[in-house]
Amino acid sequence: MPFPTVYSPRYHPNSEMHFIDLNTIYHKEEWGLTAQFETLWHKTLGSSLQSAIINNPNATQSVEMIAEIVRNCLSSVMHPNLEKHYYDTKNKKLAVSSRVRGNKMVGKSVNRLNEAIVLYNESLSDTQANSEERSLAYANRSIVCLQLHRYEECLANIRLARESNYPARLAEKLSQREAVAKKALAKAMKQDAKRMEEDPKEELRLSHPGHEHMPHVANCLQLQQNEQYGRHVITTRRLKVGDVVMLDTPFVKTLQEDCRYVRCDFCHAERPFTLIPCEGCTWVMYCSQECLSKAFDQYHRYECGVMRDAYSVCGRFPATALRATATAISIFDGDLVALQNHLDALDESQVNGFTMDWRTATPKDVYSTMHVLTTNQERRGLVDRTYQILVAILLHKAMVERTELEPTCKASPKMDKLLFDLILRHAQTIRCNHQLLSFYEGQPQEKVFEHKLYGAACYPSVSMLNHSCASNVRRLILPDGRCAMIVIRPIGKDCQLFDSYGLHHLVEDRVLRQRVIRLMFNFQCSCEACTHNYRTFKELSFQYGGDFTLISHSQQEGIYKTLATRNRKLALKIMRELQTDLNCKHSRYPSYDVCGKMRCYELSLCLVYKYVSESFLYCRKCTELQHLHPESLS
Ligand SMILES: C[S@@+](CC[C@H](N)C(=O)[O-])C[C@H]1O[C@@H](n2cnc3c(N)ncnc32)[C@H](O)[C@@H]1O
Repeated sequence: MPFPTVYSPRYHPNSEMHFIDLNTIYHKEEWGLTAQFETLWHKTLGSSLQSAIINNPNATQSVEMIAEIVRNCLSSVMHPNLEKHYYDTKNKKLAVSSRVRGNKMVGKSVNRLNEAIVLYNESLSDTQANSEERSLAYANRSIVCLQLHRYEECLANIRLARESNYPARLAEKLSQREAVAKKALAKAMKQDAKRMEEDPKEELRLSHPGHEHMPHVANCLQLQQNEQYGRHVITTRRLKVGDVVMLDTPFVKTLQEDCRYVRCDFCHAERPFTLIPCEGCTWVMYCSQECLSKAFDQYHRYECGVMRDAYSVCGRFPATALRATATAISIFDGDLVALQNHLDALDESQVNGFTMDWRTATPKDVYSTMHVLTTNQERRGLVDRTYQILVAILLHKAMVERTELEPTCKASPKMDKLLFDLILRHAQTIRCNHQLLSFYEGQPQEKVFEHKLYGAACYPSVSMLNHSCASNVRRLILPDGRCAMIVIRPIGKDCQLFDSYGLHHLVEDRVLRQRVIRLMFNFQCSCEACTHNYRTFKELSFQYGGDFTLISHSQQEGIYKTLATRNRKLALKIMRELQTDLNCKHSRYPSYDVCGKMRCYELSLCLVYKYVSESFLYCRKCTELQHLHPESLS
């Protein structure tokens, strides 16, 4: 029986633990910076650092000293990959080649229309504004939209093609297609209105009143601090399964590489049929001019031309760190001196997102809460710290050379250092405070449930929650990008809320969990599941005989089968029933019955509130649809 995984890190137990950077666990890099780092370490870096430490034991904590040694080793041994693909610029040849490959997917015998869309988007990202290549890619995308019965998007693409200087010699074809699409749209509108009535959307709200000064957090939550957990969140009242206690907005979010041609890089909405490219780089696409402008104003002007290499060379966390840095700089209108003054005046120990008044907070105040997230710097080993410094060196170099920050950084060593320090800081904070964004993918016929990753984000308030492998809250990323915290096991008064950092006793065994947690989040997990060595779900199901009276395999399968229909109304009903059941039976945790129901409950939550991908629908349609009027593609 397929159970949804929260997400399982790809982990290689045989690898040398202290040498695997998280990128090798979470992100397959195209050019393998971690592998290059390992080579560099064995060739020169490791021995150079060792001799520096012998001469000066404080060197392990000195960012400047490590950075200097890394820079020396880089120039003498390794040509950094980040320089290999210098400058991310539009390429007409690539634009034509992607479009031609797209055309090959549209033939009657091939019929891989979703792949054609992705290839046309790839082509668009390589085109210049008002070029023939751009107009042809839009026009070809309009043909596929028509074949998929997406008439509005077909018309949008026709408009975009015209706005991009569509060649006059082909104008007649476009007008004919427009007429067909308009007629079909009018007919389809009536049916759509009917369909919308059938699909009620549940709006998620806090289950308790929010704090007056912090409306996105239930007023029973408080931030506390102690030696064992650092900052952590407790509840001043008993919470029950189903309570929604936080609805947090991300400070920063990035889109996963393989979603670039399917989702808007700003709002993350799935809009493959109408994406438009950034005019400066080939890496990001947007669902509208509005998102494009907002992204540019809020961060992209300081990352355009850098993001591609940041992501594909360094991985998703460094790319998110780059964006966090760019966002901080944008908040200060590109004025690094003002940013430096703000940080100089900041008493970090006094910044508290739980006492700040979010109703009146300025973007600068919000940045302060991001700035003070834990870096775990002093807990990291030398190899890890050095790797983060290598990442910061590469990103800093690219940011200085490829963005408008160059004159300021070249003129002022102090501002240059500020930029480096910010990148390094965010590289560290993002790694231990990130949330992976996933949408829910379900294939009713195959009964496959999967949480597919589409990005990473960092949420200031959610980042105050600590981890347990038997967590009592679950985060749910909503379609608008907010993160909801929902109680999945009852929590007593004055007890701590524990999130799962993607590692749960029902999915991974203790050895694996503890190794990854130490590596990734720099602490030794001593949660109830680790202390009592709770079983994985697989182990529980082998011995469920004892609990047979509570719930049978077939009952659970029944819930699963019902949920597999992706019917929201039904999922809502099941969700409420499971909620009641879990609130009654929680003392039996971790029995097979309670754990099984908890997994079903989490799945029902996803179906009711979470992002459910449309892509499977149009993928299926591609194979089912008859071509209307196979047109010749340009
Ligand atoms: C997202 S932050 C949580 C808030 C953090 N305690 C703080 O003071 O900012 C993640 C970091 O908190 C610490 N942490 C999280 N869960 C923990 C636990 N169960 N025990 C000890 N430390 C934990 C680790 O340093 C981890 O990298």
